[in-house]
Amino acid sequence: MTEKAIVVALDFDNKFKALQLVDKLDPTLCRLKVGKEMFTLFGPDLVKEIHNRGFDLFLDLKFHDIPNTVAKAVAAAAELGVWMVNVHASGGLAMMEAAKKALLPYGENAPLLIAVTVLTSMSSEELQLLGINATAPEHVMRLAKLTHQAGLNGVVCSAQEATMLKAAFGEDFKLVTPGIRPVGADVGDQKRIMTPSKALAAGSDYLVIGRPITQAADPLAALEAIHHSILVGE
Ligand SMILES: O=C(O)c1cc(=O)[nH]c(=O)n1[C@@H]1O[C@H](COP(=O)(O)O)[C@@H](O)[C@H]1O
Repeated sequence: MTEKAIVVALDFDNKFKALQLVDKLDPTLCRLKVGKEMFTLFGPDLVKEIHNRGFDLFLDLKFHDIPNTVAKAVAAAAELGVWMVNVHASGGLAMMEAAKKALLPYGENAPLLIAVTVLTSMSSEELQLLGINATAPEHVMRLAKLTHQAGLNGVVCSAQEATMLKAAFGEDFKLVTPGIRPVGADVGDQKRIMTPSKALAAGSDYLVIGRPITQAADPLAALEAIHHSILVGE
């Protein structure tokens, strides 16, 4: 269902404002994401408050550490009952395998385990500055292969790489794509962007959308406008 493909990124420094927005949203029409800012400020209590309102939650803490530490962090996320959790694929194969193994005891209740490839705020030029002599799509492919090999559920990537990754890894390998910008929206710090409807057409499974909704004068109207843009294929 297209509506459930939208994951609203709750990047707020104010819990009251965040929950005010959440209370206007419908858990049958979108999912929510809590990231580093809100989790650092409000922790597992916020996760519980969102779960109590019936939403699936993506806990976006992008774990990147030694395998033992990441395995324990991922298990802690599973204890919170979140729908999705992520690690950085650049943490390596052993780290991702340890994370996957840590979720085995949770069986069907385990969160989806997703690896970030190349952040959507990074361009090929910035990769060069890190000493990575590959374009962003090439490096995304390299990290996605490693993620697939480790048996994770999918990757975070830009929608610009979605078609390539679906062709390589198949329908079941989930593609979570931030860097989504409706026509005319402020791009901000994102570099590898796409509109919501084009991202879905390219093969994205989940669209992570933050500021175009949360910073809008009327966030609910902004979300509805995005649903409409998807319906009309804008
Ligand atoms: O893992 C993520 O969610 C993520 C990965 C990535 O490559 N790029 C990216 O923007 N994100 C997150 O997706 C959200 C995008 O927010 P907006 O740029 O405001 O739409 C932010 O919460 C980011 O932390």
